[in-house]
Order: sequence, then C-alpha cells, then structure tokens
Amino acid sequence: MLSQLLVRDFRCFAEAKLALHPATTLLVGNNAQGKTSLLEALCVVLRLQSPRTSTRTDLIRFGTRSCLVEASLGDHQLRFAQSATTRRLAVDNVVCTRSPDYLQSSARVVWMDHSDMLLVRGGAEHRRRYLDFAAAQLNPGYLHALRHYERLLRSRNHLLKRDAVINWRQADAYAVALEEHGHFISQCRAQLAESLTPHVNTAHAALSGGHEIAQIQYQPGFDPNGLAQQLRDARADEERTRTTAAGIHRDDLQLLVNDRPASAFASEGQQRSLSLALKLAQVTTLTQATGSPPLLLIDDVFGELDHTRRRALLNALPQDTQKVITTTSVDWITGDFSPDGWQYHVDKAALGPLVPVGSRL
Ligand SMILES: Nc1ncnc2c1ncn2[C@@H]1O[C@H](COP(=O)(O)OP(=O)(O)OP(=O)(O)O)[C@@H](O)[C@H]1O
Repeated sequence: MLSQLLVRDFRCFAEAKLALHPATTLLVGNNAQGKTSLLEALCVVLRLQSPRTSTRTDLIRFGTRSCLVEASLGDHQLRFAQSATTRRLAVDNVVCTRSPDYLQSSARVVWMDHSDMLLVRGGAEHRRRYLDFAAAQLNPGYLHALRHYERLLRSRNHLLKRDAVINWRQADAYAVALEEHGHFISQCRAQLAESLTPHVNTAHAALSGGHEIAQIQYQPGFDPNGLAQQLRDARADEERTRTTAAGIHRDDLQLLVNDRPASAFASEGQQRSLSLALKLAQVTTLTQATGSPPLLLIDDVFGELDHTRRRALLNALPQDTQKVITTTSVDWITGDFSPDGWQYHVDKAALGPLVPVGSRL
C-alpha cells in the first residue's frame, strides 16, 4: 500500500507532501491547479512512465534544474530524480542503475482518464499503448525489448529513406533483429489480450447494464510465421513507401460489440462503456496475474459521465484497490456513494488540509 508522496520541483509544484488513504484519496480543485500533476507523479515514481509525456525533462518545474518524487510503498521508499541529462533511481536509499531492479520493488498501476475514449475511436497506436502499459507490468523484459525494437525500426526506416538505391543486405539484417524482439512482444501482447477479453466482457456488461457481448482480439501486424521473410517479399512495397511494411508497430487490438467493430457500429454510450471496461479489465488481469490489486489512478473521469454510467462505474470499481481520484467537483459524491477515504483541496500548486471525502470547498 502507498502511504506517502513527496514531490519537489515537479511540474507546477515547488514542493508538496501528501498522505494517501488505504482506500480512496480525492484531489479536488479547479482546472490547472496541479491535480493531474500529482497523479502523474505517482505514475512516474511507481512505473517510471508518464501517461502525459515521453520526454522526462517535461516533468521538471519551469526554471529549475531537476525534480524529485518520493513515495512510501509498504516497507519500501522509492525515489525518482530527473535532471536535464540524468535520471536517478533509488529503493530504500540504495541507488538502482537498472530500471527492472527498481520496478521489482514497486507496485502495479492502472491509469484512467477522459482520453480513454481514444482506445475505441482513435488510431491503433492508442490500443498498442494500452497493451504495452499492462504488458510491461507483467513481463519484466517487455519494455526493454520494446525500446530495442523501436530503435531497430527507426534505424531500418532511416536506411530505407537514406539512399536512392536501398542497401537490402543491411535492411534484411535489421529485419532479422526486428523479428527476434518483435516475436517476444507479440507473444506477450497476444497472451495479454486473451487474459483481458473475459474481463472486458464482464465489465462492459456491468457498465452498460445490457446483454451485449464485448470482445477484444489481438491482430498482429505481421505474418507470425516469419517477419524477416515477409519483409523480403515486400521489397517492391518498401521501395515505394520507404518505410518498414510489417511488424509489431502495425499491431492492433480489434474491439467488438456483438461481433461488430465498436468504432464503426457502437453508439457513443456503448463506446464509453467499452473504454471504461478496457481499463477495469486491466485491473482484474493484473490482480489475477500478480495476486495483489494495482493502484488505480483516476483522472477527472467522473465529471464526464452521465449519472447512470457514473453510478455503474462507481459500483464496478473494485473495492480492494487503493484509488487516487482527481475531480473538479464533489457533486457526484452523495449519500449512496461516499467512499472510505479523505480529500485534499488543490489550489495554485498547493495542498489544503486533509478533510473528509465529499467536503465542499
Ligand atoms: N514543467 C512544468 N513546470 C511548471 N508548470 C507546469 C509544468 N508542466 C505543466 N505545468 C502547469 O501546471 C499546471 C497544472 O496542471 P495540471 O494538469 O496538473 O492541472 P489540473 O489541476 O489537473 O487541471 P485540469 O483539471 O484542467 O486537468 C498547468 O497550469 C500547467 O500549465
């Protein structure tokens, strides 16, 4: 369980320290006061990833040179520090040079925010990121393999664009390396999609109150029998487009409601339920795979939902997960939903005193 968070020169915060309730901590405030930044700090210190940026220096408060995030997680003290050039990690004051060692002492996380609709409506890159965030938490070598694959892909694409006459020998050598790393990632994504699918269906039914069947299907972006050969066969195509024609960077996750693609046929309400269900399914899958529930970080989701869906989501949220929730208003906290927990008011990058959940500003 997470009990403390300290941030220094992180986003808009010079310094802030908060105590996290074992059940629910609400961060309440107007727009642009710093709520999401605190949630992001939790994600960064626990998973070394931000849902908002892949440029780590974005996290450093403007005009300062480095940022610090510390968290107390069970018996462990996690520390993440980022300067213009260097990231420093420590667990219990012992420096970690390898992120897998650090992540071993950390907790799993599921992030929910209003952009989750893009999982259903947006491009395949949103669905790949969805798979990657969970797969990296289940397979220690996943992120390393993915980053390696991405570097190889950039190099191969650069090679394809660089010369008028393509050096196919070198391109083929890259293709063999892409196949090696891509195969592992593809296997992890396929397994994850299979584990997620029954939970997506259950959560979707709970949220929509209907009898529709929601399914997800992993669609590899390459021929599973051999990427290197497939790329050799695609030379004419690659000569024209000057980009790698197949691979896990072309993977997708097909989302179906009653056997039809959700992006084309589901109503807006069904799409919203499905996007929430995808995240709730991550919670169940991570819990089953690891034996303990992940931390749920929920950024401004409740204000976006209509009354029925909000109530359904509140009922569907697992009871035994620790939750940190940001919101601009506590109007949705009523007699039949007032979670066990406490609340902070966030105003101009400063935290107010701890108050009971549902307290008006
Ligand atoms: N590196 C940074 N240094 C200083 N300020 C930053 C930095 N990055 C973002 N900000 C500012 O921090 C402020 C708080 O942003 P944040 O997204 O945390 O607000 P929020 O309370 O979650 O707002 P909303 O409810 O609109 O999502 C914004 O004004 C943003 O411009």
